[in-house]
Amino acid sequence: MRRWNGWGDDQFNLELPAQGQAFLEQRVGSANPLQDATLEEVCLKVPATRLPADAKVDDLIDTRAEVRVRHARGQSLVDWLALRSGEIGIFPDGVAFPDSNSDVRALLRYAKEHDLHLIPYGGGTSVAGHINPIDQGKPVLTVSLAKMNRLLDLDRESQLATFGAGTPGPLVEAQLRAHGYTLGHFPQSFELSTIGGWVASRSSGQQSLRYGRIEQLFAGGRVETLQGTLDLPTLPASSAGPDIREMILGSEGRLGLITEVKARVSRLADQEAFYVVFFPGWEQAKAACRKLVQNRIPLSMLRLSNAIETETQLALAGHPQLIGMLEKFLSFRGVREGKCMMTFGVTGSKAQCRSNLAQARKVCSAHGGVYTGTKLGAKWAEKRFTMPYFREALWQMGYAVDTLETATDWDNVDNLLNRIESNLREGLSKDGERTHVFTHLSHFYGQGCSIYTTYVFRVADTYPQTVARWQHLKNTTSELIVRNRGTISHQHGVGKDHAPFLPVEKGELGMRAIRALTESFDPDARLNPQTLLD
Ligand SMILES: Cc1cc2nc3c(=O)[nH]c(=O)nc-3n(C[C@H](O)[C@H](O)[C@H](O)COP(=O)(O)OP(=O)(O)OC[C@H]3O[C@@H](n4cnc5c(N)ncnc54)[C@H](O)[C@@H]3O)c2cc1C
Repeated sequence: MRRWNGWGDDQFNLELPAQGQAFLEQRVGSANPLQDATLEEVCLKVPATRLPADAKVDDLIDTRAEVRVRHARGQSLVDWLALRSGEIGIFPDGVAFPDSNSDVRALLRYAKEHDLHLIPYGGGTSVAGHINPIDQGKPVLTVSLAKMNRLLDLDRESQLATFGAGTPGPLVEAQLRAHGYTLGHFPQSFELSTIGGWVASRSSGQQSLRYGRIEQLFAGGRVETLQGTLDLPTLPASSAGPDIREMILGSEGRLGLITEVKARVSRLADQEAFYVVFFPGWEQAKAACRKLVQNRIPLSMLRLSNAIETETQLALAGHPQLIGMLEKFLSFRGVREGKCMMTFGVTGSKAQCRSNLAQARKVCSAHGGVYTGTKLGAKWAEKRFTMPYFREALWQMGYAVDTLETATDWDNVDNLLNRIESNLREGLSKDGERTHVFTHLSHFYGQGCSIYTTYVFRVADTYPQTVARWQHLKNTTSELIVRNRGTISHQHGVGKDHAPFLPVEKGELGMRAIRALTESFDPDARLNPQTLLD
């Protein structure tokens, strides 16, 4: 069953290897875990529902305490702390589970007639406070699209697949693969996030280099709004004025409920493999990445860990003997302290893969990269969706972990990355605390790339003190990002947590235009208020 207060399946756990634990202790000190509230304790705090009875929708709505707890928070660190402490504060008054477009329309009518707030809910994997209810004195109905999880149509000729918007990653791929197709959208949250959520929050998958971000995959679909149904036709391209799809992408539940997503799919490739190359230092590694992308070498995935992330990953990998042998081999080839690990993927026909791999190896080798083959790449592929389970293991040991991400142009990557890391590293020093900080670049464009930073710190003696530590690190770094030519989010979206930082990026006129758009679909700010815009 899904964990109510953490990530993923409660039957699956990842152990932190002993040397990983020693590594963290050395970096931030040994820690004492905080005590978790139980589900029973939290359920007792859920107030009576304020939702009015209405025979037209009653069958769709579940008001039981446990269901409301399970839909009250997303997956950000501050959500995690709320769930673990049991101090959740606001709960939805009920959760609706529509099964059809007409159910969704009935729920929208219900919200309008009874003056409710309504929160569209996909997989609840938001890490920016998107789906958290707020208290504005009105009942809140969360609408989960979980039952709308089927492949509704597959047009093989145009390579377009229509899905119910609540279809989670594994069901998207399983239903397509049965016909020989793939969407190729693999965010790390793949296990739980949904195709509608990807569109609504402008998601980016690990293989965006081959398949594109969700913006490129979203061809059209259906959105139920308070003003009526919006049908987005599928067109290969169009110059017919502004694109309505672009308004829905990143709309974060403010304009309506996406009920159907028509997505551009690809035939399954004959071959796919992932490879790892180590570089002697950051400059060579970064230059190699830039060259690979700007020369349009057709890789399907590319990720570059900085020196601290490389060291951390090798320490957390377990298998000390194998890693020792690898270190010896690399040292012999002149790749020692300060080394950076690049992982890349090639996907396609046999001939394409052979040629793409050869081209990539040539670029890497010209920048001093030492190629290590597929072994570590296969390990990356095996763990690509299970890494979030480490959070649970770290939590049990008294460590909190969070991530921050942005994107910027190539000329600004080092400046921004260094500022982010220093701010996080020094952010808790006034409390005498250290933060372990490391970064990778993972989504690459000719113009620039994303920067994805992970930070680990010890929990404080109490929950409120731990929240204060997080708040300080999050707010100061978010401010620094937008003041230094970074976007407030490359892939996690805005939600409520990033909303205060959006105006710097969009400007006053831009914000006014976004507000006017939300008001034209939802003049009473009924849908997911304070998400995207506060
Ligand atoms: C461990 C972890 C790893 C992650 N890795 C990635 C990653 O690699 N790439 C990435 O892009 N993101 C990642 N995320 C963030 C998150 O998974 C994405 O933002 C994802 O797109 C959210 O999808 P969801 O279905 O869970 O949406 P939810 O969290 O349920 O909702 C997100 C927003 O979309 C709206 N929404 C959801 N469904 C609909 C709908 N049908 N109609 C209208 N509005 C809707 C909600 O109202 C909300 O505002 C990660 C999160 C976690 C916890």
